[in-house]
Amino acid sequence: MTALVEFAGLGRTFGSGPQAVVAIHDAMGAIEQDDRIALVGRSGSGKSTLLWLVAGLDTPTHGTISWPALGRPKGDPFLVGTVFQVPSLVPTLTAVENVALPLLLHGVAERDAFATADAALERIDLAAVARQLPDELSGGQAQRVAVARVLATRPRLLLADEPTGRIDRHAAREVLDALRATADEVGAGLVVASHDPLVYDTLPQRWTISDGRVAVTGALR
Ligand SMILES: Nc1ncnc2c1ncn2[C@@H]1O[C@H](COP(=O)(O)OP(=O)(O)OP(=O)(O)O)[C@@H](O)[C@H]1O
Repeated sequence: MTALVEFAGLGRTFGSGPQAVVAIHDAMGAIEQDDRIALVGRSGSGKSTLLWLVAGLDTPTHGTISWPALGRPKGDPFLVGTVFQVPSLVPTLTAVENVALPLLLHGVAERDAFATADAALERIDLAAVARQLPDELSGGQAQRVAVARVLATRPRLLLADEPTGRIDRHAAREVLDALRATADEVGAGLVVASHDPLVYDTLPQRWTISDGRVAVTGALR
């Protein structure tokens, strides 16, 4: 299977001189389509930095990273889908408009974009709130709308950064189930960065990160 992402000797240092912070140190790894990885580490251990590098949104200061199956993913939501701790929905748009937005911005015809957005919301059990504004949604619902927005673009790789950080346990489980179902449905690799035990209890593989050093510690599939 062609890897989605491969990296070796990967490093990211912020700043220089005595103030330099080595956020990622000499990391090696690969992510494939059927990977379901919990990226586990304390606050400040380097999880977000690694995700940004893997997404192609940041440039390493050392080593190499490539996307053999993706070309150059930089910011392309059809290649790499992202879900963050805060769902970052446009407050003046309804749930379905938020989900349709990346499609519309990338030239999908309005009718098709809304049909796809409605189907994605339905798939994640959110059809009932499709016409509501973000303010009218619970935290868990808003986060699942962000997952539906990813589902609608059918990316090859799905990256989530602390997606359960601000919601209760029940909602967290629903969000994780939605992320996993989305990855399964579109055939995407999945990496969820978190220090929430629910995340690493739910996903079969584990990468541990400590002071910027990444180790594969969980079961391999
Ligand atoms: N833009 C930046 N400039 C300077 N230092 C940074 C920058 N981004 C991250 N860092 C530093 O790099 C290290 C790793 O940060 P990172 O955000 O990747 O950790 P994290 O594990 O995602 O933490 P959290 O769980 O709190 O989000 C930290 O020491 C952080 O202060």
